[in-house]
Amino acid sequence: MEVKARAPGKIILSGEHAVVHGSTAVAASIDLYTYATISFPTAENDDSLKLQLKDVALEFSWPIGRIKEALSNLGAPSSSTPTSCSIESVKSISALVDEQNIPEAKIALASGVSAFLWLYTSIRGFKPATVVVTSDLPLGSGLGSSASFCVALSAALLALSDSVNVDAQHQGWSMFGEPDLELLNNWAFEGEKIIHGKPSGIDNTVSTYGNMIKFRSGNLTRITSKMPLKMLVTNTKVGRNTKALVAGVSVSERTLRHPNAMSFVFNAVDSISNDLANIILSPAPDDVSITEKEEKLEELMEMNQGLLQCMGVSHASIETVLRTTLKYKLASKLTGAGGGGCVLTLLPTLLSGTVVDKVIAELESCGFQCLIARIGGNGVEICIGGSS
Ligand SMILES: Nc1ncnc2c1ncn2[C@@H]1O[C@H](COP(=O)(O)OP(=O)(O)O)[C@@H](O)[C@H]1O
Ligand SMILES: C[C@@](O)(CCOP(=O)(O)O)CC(=O)O
Ligand SMILES: [Mg+2]
Repeated sequence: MEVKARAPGKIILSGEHAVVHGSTAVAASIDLYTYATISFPTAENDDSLKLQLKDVALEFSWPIGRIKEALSNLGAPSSSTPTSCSIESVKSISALVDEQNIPEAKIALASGVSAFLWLYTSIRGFKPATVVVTSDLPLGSGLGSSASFCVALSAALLALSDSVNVDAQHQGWSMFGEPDLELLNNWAFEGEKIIHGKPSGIDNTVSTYGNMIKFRSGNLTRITSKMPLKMLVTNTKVGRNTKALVAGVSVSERTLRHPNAMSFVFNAVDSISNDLANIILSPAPDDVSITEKEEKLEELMEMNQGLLQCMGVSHASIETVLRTTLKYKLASKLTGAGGGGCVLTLLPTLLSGTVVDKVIAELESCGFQCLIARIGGNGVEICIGGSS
C-alpha cells in the first residue's frame, strides 16, 4: 500500500511580507508540485522511520524506539487537532535532526526535516514507514516550496488517518472535501511555522485550495480571474531563506525601528492588493479593456515592488531583472520573500512571441532561469495506491 499526495507551489501577485503584518495579499497556485509518498515496511523487522529528500539527495532514518524516547511527552497522536510544536518538542526534534549530521552546506534543510518529524509523529504517531519527497519547484526561491512540502506531507499523512474521508477505490488523483481541506491546511500551517518562524499562512492556503486567493489575517477569499494572466517567472538563482527575511535582518526589525512609516507602507500594500484583485475580478469583454486592465496591473506591480524595496527585501539580482524587462517595457516585481529568488513579469496578451523570446534570452544570458507559469489549477490532491 502506498499513498501519494501532490501540492502546488505559488506566486504572490501582490502583498508578500506586508501580509505577515496584516495587509491583504493576492496569490495563485502554479502547475509545479511537491510530491510526498508514504509506503510501509515489507520486512517485519524494519522498525524505522525513513525520509528520502530526492531533490537534495539526502536520506534519513530513525529507529522508532529512538523517536519514542525523544518525544515521550507527546502521547497518542490526534490527527483531528492541529497542534503547535511546543518549545520542549522543538528541542527534542532538533536533537533527532542533529543526530543525522546534515552537511553544513545543506543545513537550511534541517527546518524542513523538523517540520516533517512534527507532522509525522503528531498525525501518525510512532509507526514505521518510508516517506519520499520530490519537487518540481526550486527550493528557497519564493515559489512556496516550504508550504507545498508541508501541504503534501499533511495530505498523505491525513489520508492514512480516520480524520479525513478519502475514496480508496478512486483511480488517479482526487481532491479532498471542504472540511478535510481546512484540517489539512491547519496542519500544514503548523509545519510552515517550524520552517518560517512567523508565516502569514498565505502559502499553505493557496497550495491547499489552489486557484487564486485574496488573503488577509488568516482569512481567504477565493477569486476567479476574469482576464487571461500570463506571467514570466525569472529565478535569479540567488539563494536566501524566508525565515531570515521575515524575522531577522529585514522587515520585522525595520518595523520595530520605524513603526509609523512601516504602517503606512503596509497600508499602501493593502490598497494595492485590493485594487489588483478588483481589476482581476472585473469583466474584460474585448482586447481594448484587457489591455487597459493589464496596464493598471503593471502599474500596481511596480508600486508593490517599490514598497518591497522600501521594506529592504529587494536584491541586486532582482534589480537586474527589473532593468532588463523594463527595456522591453515590461513590468516586474519580486515574488515570495525576495532577497534573491524569483521575479514575476506580466506578459501582456498582445505581446509578440518574438519579444518574449528576446527578453527570456537576455535574462538567461545573465545566468537567470526563466519559466512561464500556468496560473491557477487545483490545490492539493491525493492518489491511493500511488499509480499516478
Ligand atoms: N522538496 C523539498 N525537500 C526538502 N526540503 C524542502 C523541500 N521543499 C521545501 N523544503 C524546506 O523548505 C525550505 C525552503 O523554504 P523557504 O525558505 O520558505 O523558501 P520557499 O518556500 O520560497 O521555497 C528548505 O530549506 C527546506 O527546509
Ligand atoms: C514573505 C512571505 O509573505 C511569503 C514567503 O514566501 P516564500 O517562502 O518565499 O515562498 C511570508 C509569509 O507570508 O508567510
Ligand atoms: Mg516558504
